Amino acid sequence: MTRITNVSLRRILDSRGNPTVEADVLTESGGFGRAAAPSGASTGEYEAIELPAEESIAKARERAVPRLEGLFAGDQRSVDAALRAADGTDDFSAIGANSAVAISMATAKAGADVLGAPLYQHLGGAFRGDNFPVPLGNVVGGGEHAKEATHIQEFLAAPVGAPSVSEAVFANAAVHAAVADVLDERGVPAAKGDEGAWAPPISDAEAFEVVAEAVETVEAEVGFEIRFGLDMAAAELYDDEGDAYVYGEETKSTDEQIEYVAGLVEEYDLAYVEDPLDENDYEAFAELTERVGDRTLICGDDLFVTNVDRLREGIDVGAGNSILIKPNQIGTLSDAFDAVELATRNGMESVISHRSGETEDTTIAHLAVATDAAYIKTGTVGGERTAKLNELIRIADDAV
Ligand SMILES: C=C(OP(=O)(O)O)C(=O)O
Ligand SMILES: [Mg+2]
Repeated sequence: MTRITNVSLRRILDSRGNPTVEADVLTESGGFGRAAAPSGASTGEYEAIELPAEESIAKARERAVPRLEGLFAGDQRSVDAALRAADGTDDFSAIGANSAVAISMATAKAGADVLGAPLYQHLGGAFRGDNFPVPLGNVVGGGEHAKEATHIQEFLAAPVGAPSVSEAVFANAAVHAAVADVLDERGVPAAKGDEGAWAPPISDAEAFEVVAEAVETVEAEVGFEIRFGLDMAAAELYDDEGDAYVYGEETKSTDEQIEYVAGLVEEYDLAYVEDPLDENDYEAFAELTERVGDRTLICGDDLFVTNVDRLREGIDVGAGNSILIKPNQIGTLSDAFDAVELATRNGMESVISHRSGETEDTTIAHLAVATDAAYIKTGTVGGERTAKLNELIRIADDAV
């Protein structure tokens, strides 16, 4: 039988050294799944609520666990519906989206284990596993992920011409190494930010030069096209009261921000721009999408927060042409799947994403393959990032 017999929750460390929630799900037939919640630093205003790990675990033990025992582990929708019912709020503020997502993902793994199938096949069906997402690799970063570094949160290598996912993953690692060389030549010291990207104390303008040079060098070495992209995390730059985007001493009005980003897309042939505008400004997103959406992806992260209602609003006005998918932003895998499906039906690309605080959990690698996502954003180096990248390589090699 595949019925859930036991759900246990514990506090473990995430990559920042903060406590997070890990869930184990056991079934009657011995099926087992384990998953852990990640955690954001540049979180969107409309995300599901993460509670302190201890509190989330206590509330979930009391309210959710008793409802889950006896459900079929393979029936993901029922389990996720039970989590929502146990919580009783729209944003998981009663049990915490951290416990909810850990249980949701652990259940999916237990369901796959019972079937004897890889997780991506349990989630996506028998015909998945041939297409792989392009990994977006964070190579230079700042913002909320590293103080005294760039204002733009992430500069992302995008090996769009890689013949295989393995070559793409190694290309991003090579760009990361090439960035270190370019910084070294310029005499710029650089520590690493939360996601393992270099966090140099340089201007955004210099970071563009550094990343462009590193990408060009690696492109010549590997012989396939590598472009790059950005996560501007502009909600973090936007000052509501001043109605302006703040870059240190400089500010930009919304019109100037649109002009600036459109110019960057043109100048650097950017493949991808995430959150170029504030999370409440659908209109500005729509204007930018209208201007450059035919040649780059304009992706909503804090704008959509993996939420179908917010995505629907965006679709109605033409805000963005892609969505970032972070299961913990919404709380369950079912909700994350619904967001991908709504995006796909409306001609938008999905980008499956890690958080800046991560664990060794590899669920998002399987989710990307299961949903046939165009891209995955999961860092470049560092154990909690390579866990996902190496899992993609294993999936491609039929070794999971
Ligand atoms: C991964 C990101 O950062 P965080 O997890 O801090 O929200 C992001 O903004 O896309
Ligand atoms: Mg983002």
